[in-house]
Amino acid sequence: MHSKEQIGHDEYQNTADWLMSHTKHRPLVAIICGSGLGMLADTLKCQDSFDYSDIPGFPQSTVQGHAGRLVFGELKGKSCVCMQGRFHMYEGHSLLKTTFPIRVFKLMGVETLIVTNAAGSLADGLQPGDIMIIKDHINFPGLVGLNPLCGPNDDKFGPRFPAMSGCYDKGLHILMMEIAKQMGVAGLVQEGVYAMVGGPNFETIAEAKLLHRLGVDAVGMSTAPEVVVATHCGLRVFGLSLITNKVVKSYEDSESVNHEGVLEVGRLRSHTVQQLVTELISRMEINNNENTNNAS
Ligand SMILES: O=P(O)(O)O[C@H]1O[C@H](CO)[C@@H](O)[C@H]1O
Ligand SMILES: Nc1nc2[nH]cnc2c(=O)[nH]1
Repeated sequence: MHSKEQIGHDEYQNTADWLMSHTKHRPLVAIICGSGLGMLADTLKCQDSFDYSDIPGFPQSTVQGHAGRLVFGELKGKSCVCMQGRFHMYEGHSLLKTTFPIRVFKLMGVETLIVTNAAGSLADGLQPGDIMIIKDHINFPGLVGLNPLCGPNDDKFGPRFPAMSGCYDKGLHILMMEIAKQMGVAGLVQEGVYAMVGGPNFETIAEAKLLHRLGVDAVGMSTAPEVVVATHCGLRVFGLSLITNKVVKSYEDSESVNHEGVLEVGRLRSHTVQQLVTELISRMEINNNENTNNAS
């Protein structure tokens, strides 16, 4: 039986209060940077940044390519908060810990979550360097009960049985397609289904064949728990996978994937991902009422 850690509402609130008393930014948009995509945060203007180790209650990043820094700032005049480094189940964090920042963001007034990740492609049409708009996910750990929402429900965040059928916002999906066309990179951008597996090992060939037969387009070891928790507490979600490698699905194929290769493709494409995300934030409709959340 999976042991269940609980995190009280006060613990999320304490972290939100601490952050709001240490920055003047009041972000409406939060961005999670995937492996090798940390430089998304570098273009934020008027930055306030905090090492995770200095933020009360925050878990620590342990994975190469995840700096472990929370960066507040403005993108095209819109206040954002960016996680340079996410938490993964395979690091040994409970799922509730991996998703801790999402509820903190909610309490700070964030309305939209943008998740990015590095993922391996199973679809024949998705090549390394391509960018996949996540239209849906398969949460494999979730299907067997490894879900951050297991345990007593915190009704202040959301309902016991949240719907997940519309968890990726269609409007932002369409807007991103338009932006990709206008930026002349439509050929790089496709849509597909992301599957989360537990990791940390990459797939066996038999597992890759299984995922392919199930209709998975891209596979990774993150994102789904974040999206589940974000949807539970009413955040609008948009997700992008950067395809960093083809998942090996033939016994004849002598190639194999490694994390350095994943990070390298991240570095090569991070500028394009950053431009797409910046344009999305610039053009997305957000609540016109200024975020007046204050630490009190
Ligand atoms: O999902 P992100 O954090 O982008 O990272 C992906 O890349 C790592 C493997 O190279 C795994 O952590 C996988 O989940
Ligand atoms: N599980 C998994 N995660 C990844 N992250 C980046 N590439 C991959 C991959 O091929 N498989």
